Amino acid sequence: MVCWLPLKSALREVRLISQEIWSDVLGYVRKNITEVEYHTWFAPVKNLGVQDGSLVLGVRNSFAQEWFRKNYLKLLEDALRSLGAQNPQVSFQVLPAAQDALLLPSDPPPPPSLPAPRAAPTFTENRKVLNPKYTFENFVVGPNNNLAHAAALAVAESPGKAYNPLFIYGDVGLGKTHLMHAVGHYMLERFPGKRVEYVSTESFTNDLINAIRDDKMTQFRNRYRSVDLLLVDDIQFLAGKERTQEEFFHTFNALYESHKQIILSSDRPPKDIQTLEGRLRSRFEWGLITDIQSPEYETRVAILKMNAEHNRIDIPQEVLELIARQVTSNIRELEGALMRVVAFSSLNNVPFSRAVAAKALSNVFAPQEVKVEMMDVLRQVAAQFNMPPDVIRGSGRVREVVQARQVAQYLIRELTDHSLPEIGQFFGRDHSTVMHAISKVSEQMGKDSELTAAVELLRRRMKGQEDEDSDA
Ligand SMILES: Nc1ncnc2c1ncn2[C@@H]1O[C@H](COP(=O)(O)OP(=O)(O)OP(=O)(O)O)[C@@H](O)[C@H]1O
Repeated sequence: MVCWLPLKSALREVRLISQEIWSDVLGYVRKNITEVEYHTWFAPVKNLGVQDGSLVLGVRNSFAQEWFRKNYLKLLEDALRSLGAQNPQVSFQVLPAAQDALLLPSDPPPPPSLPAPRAAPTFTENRKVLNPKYTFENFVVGPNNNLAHAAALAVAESPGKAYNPLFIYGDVGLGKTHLMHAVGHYMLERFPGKRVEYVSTESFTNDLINAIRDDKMTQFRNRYRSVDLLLVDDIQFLAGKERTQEEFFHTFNALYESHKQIILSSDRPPKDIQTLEGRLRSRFEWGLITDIQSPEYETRVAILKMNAEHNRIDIPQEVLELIARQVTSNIRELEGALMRVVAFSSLNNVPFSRAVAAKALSNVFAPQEVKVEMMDVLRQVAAQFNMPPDVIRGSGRVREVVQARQVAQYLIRELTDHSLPEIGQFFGRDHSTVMHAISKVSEQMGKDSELTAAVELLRRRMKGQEDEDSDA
């Protein structure tokens, strides 16, 4: 049994004990949900420790945060109660992208409000701070980001020579960090001995404050000035921090003069960063300034497709297209929307369809009118009758197959605007066969209770109303 009360005391204790609690919590959770749910939702969660008596869990984005609050809060509280907590509290924090990268699952979480200990950078450590997912291979190039991508690739191929510094700016969640890490991976793959340092401006500032406080400025300077590639995220946060700007100026000069590559990211171009010293601004403009815009529809679909493939999720193209139409500006949210649809369909045990996706996203985005397509109906019928779509469309004469085919034709006629000849063509048959199928199913409805229930369930599903009987 894990003791809950002393958790609020010594921070180091908190860190160790809360890891133990977290393993027990996970064990409890795992017994109470399906494996798919567990892997979809709990595997990526980071235990951030205990703060003010509350277990703080880091989740990847606001979708996950909302999902946990709505669906798993009670389960988590029960888990803590089963471990002896009298008044269990759980809160969820969205991890910043960088922290997501830094806190790999095997890392113990840093205690709250204490800086994470840092050793001198080594090759393995370099690898650790770069998110393994953020590579060039995993970056979908589109008109919105092709210049930034080409510049990053050029820099990766000729560090310190092509463009120095490379300054990438753009709105949140559009791939700036991804591109920076990709350059780091590329360099380490080709030259494993090189030193790559990725840091957010906030961490740089904190390191500086700590170095000043602990009288360790020499170590601080050695650390930042001895790297081959310095990646600094969110450089706009230098604004108004004079001492940090001063130190960064000297770091920049030292690296630049020794032809070491610097890549900076920001939410705006250097000229729009207020209270940035002129000498820094002009340095930021020495190399290449490139932006990333919001992805257009085709790029969004391609990103979703790649994501689904990586996660081995077999999801129809039309569902990806629906998601890409809903989420238009932020790729992190686009990925979150996909996760949400996957979770929704697995939790409710329904196959992917546009209606299911629209339903899953309707709490977050304005509901969309979903036009049912023939393929949607075929897939749903196939799942319901437990046979592949191709078999239904094929020439088989087995009774079950014929019945599934007739139901599919009946529902397509009812739920879409397609004409009888169009439906016939879809099934490789003529319109009189479709007419026959429709009258056959109509005749059986009400008489054959199993068939009636199946058709009604399918009809509700296609209209995105499956929660009415499954409490989605
Ligand atoms: N072109 C792309 N291809 C594939 N994935 C992408 C692409 N652009 C962004 N992503 C993904 O979107 C998510 C957000 O990207 P990233 O963290 O790099 O954004 P950012 O611009 O640095 O955001 P912030 O300003 O919030 O730090 C990541 O999971 C990243 O892998």
